[in-house]
Amino acid sequence: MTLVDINSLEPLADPLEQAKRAAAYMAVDQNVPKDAKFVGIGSGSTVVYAAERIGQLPNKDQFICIPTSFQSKQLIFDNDLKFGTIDQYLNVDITFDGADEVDSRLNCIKGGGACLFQEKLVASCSKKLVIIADYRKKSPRYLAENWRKGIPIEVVPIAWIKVKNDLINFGARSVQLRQGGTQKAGPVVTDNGNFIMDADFGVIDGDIKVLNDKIRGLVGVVETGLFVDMVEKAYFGNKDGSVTILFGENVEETI
Ligand SMILES: O=C(CO)[C@H](O)[C@H](O)COP(=O)(O)O
Repeated sequence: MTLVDINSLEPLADPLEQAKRAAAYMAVDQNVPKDAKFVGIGSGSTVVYAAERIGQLPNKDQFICIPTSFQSKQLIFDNDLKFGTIDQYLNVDITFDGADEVDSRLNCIKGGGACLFQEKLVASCSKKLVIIADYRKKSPRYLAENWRKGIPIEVVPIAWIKVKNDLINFGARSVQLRQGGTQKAGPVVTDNGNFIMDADFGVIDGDIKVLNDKIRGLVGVVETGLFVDMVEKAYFGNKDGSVTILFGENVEETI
């Protein structure tokens, strides 16, 4: 079975979906190692296309896919991929994941879909983390320039008020306990049984590592959605069908 050329695919009706698919397909085509044994599958709407493309790879039965959420476990099953978990396989060759914003140094904010803990766990066990996203996620420079909902933080439920106070003492302008919306009365509960707090620190133009370490050090915090120095490259699908690949600080190429 050979892989269908990206350029010969039927365009999608929605240009945003088209941009996500272009980024995801190109990232998969260019990055899955020929001898891959373990591939991490991130979460979110862009990763749907990555799982789809991975499911089309001629060598897909050669590697095991590791999920980062309930959603991505289903994507692995839906695309007829081999399944394993991070507590079975600790050495992941490569992980593909989405992001809410990526800065010019490849740091990112994740957790818009509340899956940040398992995403960071799998990323931390991966030789390479490749981000796939549409053009809205590419920051002009600093994190939180585009993503204005705050830094997602996973918190043990009983500690949420204590963590909220701590974050405000650290300078957060606002801290929200993420709500389930019309489909769920009360807060979002993560795949790990925790809450998500969204803390707005404004544009992150200071030392992102220091901020991340401070938040992570709080009793009650499980993990943050700040991914610092973890990403190898990022693919952004553009409105015109092209894809911009960010390789390092302000080093990029558009194909
Ligand atoms: O971090 C995430 C989930 O926790 C997602 O990867 C992030 O929110 C991007 O999602 P999408 O591809 O739908 O824009």
